[in-house]
Amino acid sequence: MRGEGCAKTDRCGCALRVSGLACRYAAAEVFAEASFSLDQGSISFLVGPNGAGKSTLFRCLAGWTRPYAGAVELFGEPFDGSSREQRREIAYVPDVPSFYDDLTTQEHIRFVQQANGGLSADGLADDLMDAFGLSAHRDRYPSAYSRGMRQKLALVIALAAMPRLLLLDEPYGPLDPGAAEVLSSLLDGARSSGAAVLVSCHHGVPNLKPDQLLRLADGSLEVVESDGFADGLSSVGPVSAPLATAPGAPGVSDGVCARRG
Ligand SMILES: Nc1ncnc2c1ncn2[C@@H]1O[C@H](COP(=O)(O)OP(=O)(O)OP(=O)(O)O)[C@@H](O)[C@H]1O
Repeated sequence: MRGEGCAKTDRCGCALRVSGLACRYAAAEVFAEASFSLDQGSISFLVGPNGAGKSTLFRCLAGWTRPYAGAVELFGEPFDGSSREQRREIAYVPDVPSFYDDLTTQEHIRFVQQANGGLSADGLADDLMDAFGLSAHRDRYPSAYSRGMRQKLALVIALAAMPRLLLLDEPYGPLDPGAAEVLSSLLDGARSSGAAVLVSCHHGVPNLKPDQLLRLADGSLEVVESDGFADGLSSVGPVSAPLATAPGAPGVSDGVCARRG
């Protein structure tokens, strides 16, 4: 999609604009009146205690969960998750990515690339596999991977799609320190290439300074600009330990890469 909406937004530089978003499960409200925007070529961190609604917010932004109030604009056009063209702009990695039982890693990569119409730079997935040390495991099934390896594979698939909007729910949680450094470097590169990146995190993130901090707590979302905090998470105060939850996590083509139509 490189239509009128993109052109409009290319001028204002905004990838995602969220206005008055509210979400609830049955009668239980998770958050309300959430408003913020993600600029192209920027990284935003989303923080908040367990149960604050970070994963719920991600699902709303990815179009998986319908908010009961508010609006989401993607590159200047209303977005509710129903447009295949719009979903091609987004890659979403949920906090617990899931995979098909009967596809190897290499088959997953090929399948998602084909489902996305082959939209991926030649060799990029291979480079990403190398960067995360997964190349020797490409013929194995992700179900036989460790949690960290599954996370790496989900990131490879998402990044290989070169999305303009990258939504990563707790990507650092299961990664070892070396892989965390690799991820920070890749996200920095995505920012330099003009992508908008939203990352939730409970702990310090190595070598990556966000442009914006979003703090979700007690049902409301607060936006802290980059000069409101010193260096990454160092000044946002204590945050609680990660809790991996993804009720009904969908398959990889839904869960890792929102480009499936
Ligand atoms: N499928 C669901 N049905 C009902 N309530 C849900 C469901 N998923 C999440 N919730 C509730 O919504 C609230 C927000 O949950 P969510 O998973 O979005 O929080 P989170 O900030 O991502 O938490 P964590 O840091 O522990 O991952 C919690 O009170 C949770 O119990």
